[in-house]
Amino acid sequence: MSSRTVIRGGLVITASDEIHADVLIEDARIAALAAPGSQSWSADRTIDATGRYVIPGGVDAHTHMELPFGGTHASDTFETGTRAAAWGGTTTIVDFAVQSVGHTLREGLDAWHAKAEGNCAVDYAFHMIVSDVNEETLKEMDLLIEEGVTSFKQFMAYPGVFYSDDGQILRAMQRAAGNGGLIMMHAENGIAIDVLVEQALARGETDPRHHGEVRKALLEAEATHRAIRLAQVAGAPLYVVHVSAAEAVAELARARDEGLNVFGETCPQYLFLSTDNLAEPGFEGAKYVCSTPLRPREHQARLWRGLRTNDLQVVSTDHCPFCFTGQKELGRGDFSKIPNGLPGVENRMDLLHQAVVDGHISRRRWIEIACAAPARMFGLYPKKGTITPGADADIVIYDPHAEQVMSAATHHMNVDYSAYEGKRVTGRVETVLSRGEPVIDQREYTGRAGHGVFTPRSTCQYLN
Ligand SMILES: NC(=O)NCCC(=O)O
Ligand SMILES: [Zn+2]
Ligand SMILES: [Zn+2]
Repeated sequence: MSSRTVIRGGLVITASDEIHADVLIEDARIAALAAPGSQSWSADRTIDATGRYVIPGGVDAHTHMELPFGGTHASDTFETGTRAAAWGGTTTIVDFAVQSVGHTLREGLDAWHAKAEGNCAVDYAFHMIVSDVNEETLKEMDLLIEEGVTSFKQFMAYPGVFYSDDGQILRAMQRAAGNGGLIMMHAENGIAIDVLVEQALARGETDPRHHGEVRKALLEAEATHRAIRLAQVAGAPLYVVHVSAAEAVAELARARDEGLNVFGETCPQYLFLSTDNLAEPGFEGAKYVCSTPLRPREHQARLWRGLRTNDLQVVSTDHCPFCFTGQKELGRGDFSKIPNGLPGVENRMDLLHQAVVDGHISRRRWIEIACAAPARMFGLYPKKGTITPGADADIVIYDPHAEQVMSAATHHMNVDYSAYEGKRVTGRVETVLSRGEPVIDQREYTGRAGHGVFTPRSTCQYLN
């Protein structure tokens, strides 16, 4: 039986427009937009969005649910993490399936399908982490693209875990140049960083703040430059993940000025947090250990400028939560043993709305960097990331005037601290539809594990 929902009276904001409009949803899709009150559509359900924004559901293109990492597992499962995503107005996540060294891409992807299937509250897709580049792996990349897994992350960091050397990176990039895949790069010089880690520990520098000191901005910039030039040699597009250093943004800006298909993502933690957090007293700084690391506050202005000028295209979370108790604590007395990663999948849309309130970005740019650009970048547009007839009815009714205080006491992520504890923000998610079904209804969770489905992606839609 078909169902019809009408959203009346809201301000519909997409990456390109802001219009007062009523929205008609038929089953899982958006059917029409019309001037307010101009249509007497019959409906099973009417949502009054007067005084509210009507925005596309967020697309978080960088999450790590249940990731085995640093001797433990990220604490959000696909069930808890996608439920938290829904609470925060995100209706699609793209998570990273992992190829372990000595195993195939297929084995890694199958394992991630098994973790996610039947458990997600909102839709999900996968990137593939390629840890072991060889002839078989390169062939498998082609097959994964046919299955809708069209992007591949490589690491210039973490020697002995996910690390690829320049030759392996070049080979994967060459394959991507031929098959339409997008290489995503963790750009930090991990070999040099490991030397600095060893030297710091030998000097007795074991506190969390030293994590930020050894993972130098120059080593992010150097790796970013190297990745860009390797991609240029291969003739492949490149997406650099979790950019935090001003010097790395400068490398991306230069490459884009040269006309290269080079893209950059940053994350809320680099825009709102800094090395001040890493230096919090006692072992508190461990809560903020992630890689690339938080930088001194001065870097933030360059990141905001990059987001305004499109030298950075996407803000994703790199959501990779580890509880303070029992997980971050693994690194007491040795910062290099603190599991790397921060929680944030629930906070991204609100923090970026706060950036609108603070004057860093416009409302349309908010929707561009959080919804439309990630959807385009990863082949999900216009199914996801916008409000237009034919698109999935992934829609958030957002109250731009509500005040909230972020806290572990009220968040829904399965982690015992908030990286933004006590932060006051203006704006809050009120109702969330995922393919037409309410998953959050007037601040009540109405979703269910298994509603979210695997969403195959086409190749990058963002190329020059
Ligand atoms: N970013 C981080 O610290 N943890 C997740 C793994 C990665 O993205 O490198
Ligand atoms: Zn990374
Ligand atoms: Zn990550």
